[in-house]
Amino acid sequence: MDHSTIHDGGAGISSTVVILSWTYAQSKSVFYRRTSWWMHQSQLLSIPDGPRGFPIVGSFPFLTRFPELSLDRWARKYGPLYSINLGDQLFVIISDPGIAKDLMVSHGGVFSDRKELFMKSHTIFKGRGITPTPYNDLWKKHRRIANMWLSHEAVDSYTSILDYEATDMIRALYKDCDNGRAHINPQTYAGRCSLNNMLTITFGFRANSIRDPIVKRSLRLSREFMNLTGPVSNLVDFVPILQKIPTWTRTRGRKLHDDLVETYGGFIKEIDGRLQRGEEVDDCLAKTMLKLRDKENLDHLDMAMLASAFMIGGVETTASLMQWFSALIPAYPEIQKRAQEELDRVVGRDRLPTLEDEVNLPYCHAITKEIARCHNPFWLGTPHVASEDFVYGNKLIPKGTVIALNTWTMHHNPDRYPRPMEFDPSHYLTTPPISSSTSSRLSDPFARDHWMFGAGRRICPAILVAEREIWLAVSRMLWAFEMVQISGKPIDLSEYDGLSGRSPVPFEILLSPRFEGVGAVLGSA
Ligand code: HEM
Repeated sequence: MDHSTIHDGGAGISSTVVILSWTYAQSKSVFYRRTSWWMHQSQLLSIPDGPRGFPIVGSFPFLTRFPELSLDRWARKYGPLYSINLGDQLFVIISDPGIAKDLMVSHGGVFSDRKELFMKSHTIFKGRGITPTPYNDLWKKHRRIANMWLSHEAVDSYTSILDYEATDMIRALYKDCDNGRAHINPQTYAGRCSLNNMLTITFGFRANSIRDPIVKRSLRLSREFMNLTGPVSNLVDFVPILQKIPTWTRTRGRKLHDDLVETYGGFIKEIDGRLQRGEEVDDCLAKTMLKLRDKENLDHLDMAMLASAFMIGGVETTASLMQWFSALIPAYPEIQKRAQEELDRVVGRDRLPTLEDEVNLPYCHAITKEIARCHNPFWLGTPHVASEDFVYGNKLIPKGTVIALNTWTMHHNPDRYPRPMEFDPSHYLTTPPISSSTSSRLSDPFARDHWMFGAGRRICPAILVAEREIWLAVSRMLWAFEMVQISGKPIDLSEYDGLSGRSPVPFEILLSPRFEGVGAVLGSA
């Protein structure tokens, strides 16, 4: 037994833990490697459960700011497959692509369930919304319906929307940048771009300006979700007594559920009304669900939560990567220069880069992959659960075990990425440009681009739309602007804003059009 004090990575918070290795699983007569964390109940209950301003609300104290660094440290010490007890919940942590494939892909029938967490599943999504739904017929039905809007064919049918929103973002930046004089915070622009994509796909309308009240409201709902659900889960998920008493966290979770139903369920009701009055309604997820309502036995809550899953899963995520891009590129002028030389050579200056250009722009493509490697918004993914006992090698993974991908360690493996701690797009120049969904199906898991979208049967169903959004935004920003840091206003590349769904803390940069013709091309695009 090894008693040690583990410091939370960089947050200055420490928790005493007891580490047990190779505990004997008596009932099953097999050994499995096990690391237990013991928290004194008094320590757990002393966590402030108050309104905004308490940064640790929403997660365990030792899993606060940088839990991925703790998991990485333990992976180095205990190997690529170890386990942790949080309260009485066993977590198995996977830090190796081969094991991830063996368990989550090859044995997807066993490792595709979800834990029904009090906050995410019961309180906010009420068991619907795909992401928190257990691996059952309801999940299959909802995922099938979501796929009608996320399949390759579906995404092809609305790629013109993604194209339009990316150009619109560049136009807005061009107008506001004052030729390199205005201090620009790219976050609102990226947020509106991602939001408009999801609003159009889900409800068939968009926000014309960042001042439209829906922008503020939707971004607030997404952020509240991220903060309430934390990097893995919420304190209230593991301390049952907190589920019974009216804590501030529980109240916030219930309010968020009501707000989601009111906002996104409200849009569905409006669309329903228009359809019933025989009005023209643009194709969108809401319309599809309303048309299938009777056949698929969908109630209002099903539809409201499915729409919420798109709005929550699809806005902060892509926006966060666009923000990291805008924060990183000014800090790496040589990377910017190389990408712009490639754009000038392949695309020229008379038109914007398109989706079709991606395959001919390996360096720009590599930038998008490297951002995902270095700034995965969810380092711990969305954990899966074992739906039955499973023996892997000589280790037992009991039914009900939560399986988490330690993507930080996988994304920083020096054998796969020779300069793991550097932002270096060359990590992706050894192979031709390849999409993440194709990459996730490669037979060699060590060749996979990254693990940002998860793995197995629950892998993000929106990879295609997310990658297209990011590509269009990133390639067009690089094409249009010289992006530079503001002297005296350094960009913080190590801190995060929010508790999960990692995005950079607010920052400002200068944007200057790269050449005279930028405005004319944007005007005619
Ligand atoms: C960069 C952008 C995105 C990232 C990093 C991301 C990441 C993830 C991850 C890690 C999962 C869990 C996978 C697993 O369990 O193994 C997931 C699931 C999911 N994502 Fe995404 N996602 C992104 C964009 C989107 C978008 C744009 C949408 C909506 C259109 C979306 C909708 C969903 C849904 C509905 C699930 C639940 C799948 C299930 O449980 O079966 N995501 N995503």
